[in-house]
Amino acid sequence: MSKLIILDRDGVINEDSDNYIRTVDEWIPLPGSIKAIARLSRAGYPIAIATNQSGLARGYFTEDTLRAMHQKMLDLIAAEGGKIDCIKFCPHGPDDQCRCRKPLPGMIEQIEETLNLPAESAWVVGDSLRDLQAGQAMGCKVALVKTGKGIRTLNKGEGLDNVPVFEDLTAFTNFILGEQS
Ligand SMILES: O=P(O)(O)OC[C@@H](O)[C@H]1O[C@@H](OP(=O)(O)O)[C@@H](O)[C@@H](O)[C@@H]1O
Ligand SMILES: [Mg+2]
Ligand SMILES: [Zn+2]
Repeated sequence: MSKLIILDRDGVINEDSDNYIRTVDEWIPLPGSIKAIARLSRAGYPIAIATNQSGLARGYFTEDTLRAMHQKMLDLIAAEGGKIDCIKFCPHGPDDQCRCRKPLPGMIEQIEETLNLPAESAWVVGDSLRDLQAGQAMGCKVALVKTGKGIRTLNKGEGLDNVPVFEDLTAFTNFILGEQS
């Protein structure tokens, strides 16, 4: 039974924007998300992130800026005693025909290889259908959060049969750790 937890980034960990998250200042953690990740990490769950970052291909920001956003995230999580074990991002655009852009499972395959952990039966948490589809393609358990684009995804209503829905990452963490908030 894999304890691996794979998180989408924008809309699950940090605020999302239809205008993309383009700067370190625009990377703002969602309420409770940093503490939730630290709780899971301290409880022994390996944490990975799989994030589509087509803003790179679109020229909205550079890889240096993306790395600076992730360093901000890692520092915040470390300050709460937690860690992220692996971050994978898809730098491509929708027309690049890559294997890593969700809903394709390429980033999850990369995470398996990097962490030497099976993705099957791992949890994938996302705010968009494509996050869940990538996980389902790899035999993962999937959960939708209502933050970010989650309500939009919920209202579309497709592809969500038997998918548990949580208010946010804190609620998902409480479920995983069997605790009440
Ligand atoms: O939720 P994750 O995977 O962490 O990241 C999503 C972001 O890369 C961006 O993905 C874009 O989708 P397109 O790449 O333009 O289809 C849009 O949805 C943006 O609003 C969003 O910020
Ligand atoms: Mg997202
Ligand atoms: Zn890609």
